Amino acid sequence: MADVRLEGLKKTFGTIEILSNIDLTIDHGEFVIFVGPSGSGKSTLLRMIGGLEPISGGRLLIDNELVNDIDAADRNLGMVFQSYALYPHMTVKENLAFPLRMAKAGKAAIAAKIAKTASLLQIDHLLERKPRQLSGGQRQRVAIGRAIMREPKVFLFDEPLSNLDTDLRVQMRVQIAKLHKQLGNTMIYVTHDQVEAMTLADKIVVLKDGNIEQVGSPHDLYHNPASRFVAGFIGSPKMNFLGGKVEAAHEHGMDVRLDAGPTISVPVQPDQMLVGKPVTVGIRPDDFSSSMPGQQEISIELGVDFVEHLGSVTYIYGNAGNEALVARAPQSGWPKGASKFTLTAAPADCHLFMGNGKAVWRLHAPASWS
Ligand SMILES: Nc1ncnc2c1ncn2[C@@H]1O[C@H](COP(=O)(O)OP(=O)(O)OP(=O)(O)O)[C@@H](O)[C@H]1O
Repeated sequence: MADVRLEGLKKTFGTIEILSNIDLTIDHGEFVIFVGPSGSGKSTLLRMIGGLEPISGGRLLIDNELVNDIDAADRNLGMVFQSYALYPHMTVKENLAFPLRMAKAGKAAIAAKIAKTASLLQIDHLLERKPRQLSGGQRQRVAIGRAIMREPKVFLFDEPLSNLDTDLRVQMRVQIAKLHKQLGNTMIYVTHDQVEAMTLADKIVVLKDGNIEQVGSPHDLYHNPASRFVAGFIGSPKMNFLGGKVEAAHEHGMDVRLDAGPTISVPVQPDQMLVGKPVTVGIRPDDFSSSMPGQQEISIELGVDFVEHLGSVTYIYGNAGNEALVARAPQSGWPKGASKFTLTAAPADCHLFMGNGKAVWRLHAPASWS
């Protein structure tokens, strides 16, 4: 196991800065996931840690050792990529043995390790097959097995599941979670898939335009996004954003007049400087409820456009004033086929974002806090 420290890490390609001043500490045994839009620099950052991409500035430390100029092969990392990169002419067994044969390990030691790894990944029955005789999920398990064989300090995964179909992704996700639990290694993982990020990560790093936008647990990012960008990026369907203007700031929060209608009192850190300023109120689709409007609730009139049934949950899409909105339908008590519907939400579940997109800190744990 190892900790990994990034201090002011920088990457430039020619004159273009792709990553600027990345500071991040990854603790022993932590499962850290990089997410962000396409081009935000996730893979480049992972490749810099892996030694596949030169570092343009700053320091990279693994176990307190400066490794900026250490070769990839000498960093003791196990890497797994989207493409499995198995040797096609070798059997699974030979593929697994390869890194240890290169390291001149003894035959008995290699055989013992293959047996252990194959059983861990449930590929014992595939050892004599060639990669072309395996399914995508099986190939990816072999690729992970090959990384495990070297007993690396840190595992690096670059979108390892993105070539798999949905069922296999789910299976492999569970398998990777189990693997992390069993091995306890530090793991750094890049993905586009926020379900993977939310379910696997101890810590998620959200990247935007080569900068870290926020670092936190999945729970933190979901309930306390630091910016409108993070709020919109984490959670599906996306958080709703409603325009408004601050009317007053008082000890319990700030009163915001929504463009879509009501004035609501949002329990956030009051800031007199924001009075009169345009802001955005964020409400997650899942935070709308069916209960009758009461003193502690806000209500918004929704013109229903269409309804999406997903089996266990139904979402209603529509408009409030000029703004598009999506809400989770209550289990019961909503008139199916209605063209209008009153949505209610608890003020404590509302988020507030300033004009520059930064969140105004919330005063209390939200009602949905678990
Ligand atoms: N070798 C290169 N030369 C020049 N620019 C590059 C090079 N490699 C990557 N980039 C640029 O660096 C930026 C970050 O790329 P990177 O692949 O790290 O993003 P990403 O977040 O992993 O994207 P994706 O999710 O699409 O894989 C992009 O703008 C990309 O065009």
